[in-house]
Amino acid sequence: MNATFAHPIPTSAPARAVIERVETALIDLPTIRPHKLSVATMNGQTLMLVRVLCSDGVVGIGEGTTIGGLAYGGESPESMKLAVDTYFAPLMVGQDPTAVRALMLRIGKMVKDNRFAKSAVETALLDAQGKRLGQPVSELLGGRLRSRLPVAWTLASGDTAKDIAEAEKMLELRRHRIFKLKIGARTPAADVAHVATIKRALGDRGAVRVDVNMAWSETEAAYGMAALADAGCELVEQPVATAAGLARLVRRFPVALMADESLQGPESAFEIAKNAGADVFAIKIEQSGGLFQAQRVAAIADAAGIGLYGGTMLEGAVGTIASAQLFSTFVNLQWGTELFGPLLLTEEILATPLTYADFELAVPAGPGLGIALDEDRVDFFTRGRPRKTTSVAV
Ligand SMILES: O=C(O)C[C@H]1C=CC(=O)O1
Ligand SMILES: [Mn+2]
Repeated sequence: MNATFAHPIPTSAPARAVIERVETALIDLPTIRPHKLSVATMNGQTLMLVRVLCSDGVVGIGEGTTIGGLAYGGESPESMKLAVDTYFAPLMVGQDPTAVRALMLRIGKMVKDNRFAKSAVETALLDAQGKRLGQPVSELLGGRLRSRLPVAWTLASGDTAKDIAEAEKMLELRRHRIFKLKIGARTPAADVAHVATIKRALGDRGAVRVDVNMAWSETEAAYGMAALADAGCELVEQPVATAAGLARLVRRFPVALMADESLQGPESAFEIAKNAGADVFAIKIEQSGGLFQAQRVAAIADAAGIGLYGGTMLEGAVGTIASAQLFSTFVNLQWGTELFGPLLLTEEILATPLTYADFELAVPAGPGLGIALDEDRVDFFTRGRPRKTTSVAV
């Protein structure tokens, strides 16, 4: 009897995809108003975009972004671009883009720090792999548990009346009802008065939280947290610089304490959790060193009974949606997210804008990140690119 095969055995295996090229660009975009933090005032944002071009025709995109140049941390958009061009790209070209974890491990062996640049590159690899498999990035990370995420808005105009008007507008638009106030640039007493005035104006219609961005001494924080609790503020983010300081402040006042800058990946998360040093973690893909590392930070928080908040580095649409894809898979997201970065920018760089409605962001459902860049607009805002102008005949 002749053996028959239902599936013919291919004579040659399909060619293995390899990474052909890694491209980077800096995109400079204005903000809708000055965004005042204790560490910097932002009038614009620079997105470092990474494109990973693969031999199977798939292109993945990722983003590295920070706040105020070098004011927030050790990486700037320019340093991320240099790191990717000079050090990451040679480690990636010729490698298998489908083995995302293995490739990130390879990069990790040769690049010690550079968590933000790693996040950008990992995002691009996951976007590419999702596109290749026809799956959203959330599915590569275990599968989404929610398709919409609550989104807070940051009030940071530096002016109490303007902040109240802005909050009222957001409530009316049904875009945000959780407000994070940036404080720490003025005296603690002036800041507390600012927060109390805003909370009084909003009442139960809006939740009020603050981010001090490490500006207070422990003595100031002790005064500030007590007074903020009295004013109806529900959460204080990173009032002091050190994790030890946070641990000495936590649970002394009837207001939740959130770690942000102190969280720099799983090891720091473990240290804080071990000391019961925060009530909430602001999880950020860039601060964590990528989506996989942020997943591990979230697991540590869950195991330690620490609440989760989906944080932002004020990324544009690419970094925001990479974060959203990850946060959609979290079992716990008790404090919602602040994924409003694209709304702080005057310019749309996506072919189809994101959907913010009913106080939530819709997590795109298409393959990869589920978004497409408007390449002409990205090109227009790319640093160093000659601007194409259209002249109109009159
Ligand atoms: O949390 C930070 O420190 C960074 C950031 C997030 C929202 C915002 O306005 O600034
Ligand atoms: Mn913060």
